[in-house]
Amino acid sequence: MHVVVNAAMSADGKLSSRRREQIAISGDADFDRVDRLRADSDAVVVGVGTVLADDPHLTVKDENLRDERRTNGKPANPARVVVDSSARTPSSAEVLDDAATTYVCVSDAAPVEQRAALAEHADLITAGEERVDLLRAFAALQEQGIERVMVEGGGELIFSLFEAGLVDDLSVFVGPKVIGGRDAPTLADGDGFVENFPELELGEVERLDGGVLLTWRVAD
Ligand SMILES: NC(=O)C1=CN([C@@H]2O[C@H](COP(=O)(O)OP(=O)(O)OC[C@H]3O[C@@H](n4cnc5c(N)ncnc54)[C@H](O)[C@@H]3O)[C@@H](O)[C@H]2O)C=CC1
Ligand SMILES: Nc1nc(O)c(N)c(N[C@@H]2O[C@H](COP(=O)(O)O)[C@@H](O)[C@H]2O)n1
Repeated sequence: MHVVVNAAMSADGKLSSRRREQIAISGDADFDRVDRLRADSDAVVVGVGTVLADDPHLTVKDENLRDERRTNGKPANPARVVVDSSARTPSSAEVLDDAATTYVCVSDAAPVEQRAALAEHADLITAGEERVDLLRAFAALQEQGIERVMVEGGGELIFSLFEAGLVDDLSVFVGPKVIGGRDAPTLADGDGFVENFPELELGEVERLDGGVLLTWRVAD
């Protein structure tokens, strides 16, 4: 399995504002790049915090890219995956529509009724006691034939994926905005590292949309 984390952050490292509302940090060129990355993936992964904040659809927007996938014998859209320990994803969430297969990864602690409601719209993967065990959940996804994984956020999930050693590549668009705020989400939130910091090797540096796209590889 190959896991790439992709996100857009402000010049001061924020994914959104303290209100946790979706903010367009990327411009058109970066959104096109993200669409291509989605089209090249078997699954697009987000945390439930992102579903509750943004209600994303996580589909491929460009019809030509969807056609290209079909021509290659793939479904029009990659699978969607929500990491959601307590099964809080609302039944009305955009990711639960029929545009793509959706997996919701829950823990043993998720209430039975909420799991049952979600199971009507999504394939459930149960891994972990209180919190989703990401190693087990990603292994279960791989058993479903998912090899190329794109993670779109948010900061809590991205930190946990680094902590679990699951990230291979990181691409970050740094946009020409300052958002600020000590409580605004950053690229990697969670508890943070105090030692054994994941080390990155710089790949590409590209000017884009008045900002810069940075591509990193996680060192072994
Ligand atoms: N600018 C960008 O590229 C993006 C920005 N965002 C922003 O990020 C914010 C949402 O991010 P967060 O609040 O950090 O939520 P998140 O999307 O990272 O989800 C975190 C939640 O996932 C669940 N979870 C289950 N197992 C977990 C595990 N092992 N590790 C971590 N989480 C686990 C927990 O309920 C946790 O609260 C929103 O403001 C959204 O707009 C989100 C995606 C991309
Ligand atoms: N790449 C990127 N740039 C930004 O400026 C963003 N705000 C985000 N947010 C992510 O995109 C998702 C929206 O997906 P849909 O358009 O609904 O398919 C959102 O949930 C974030 O994951 N990304």
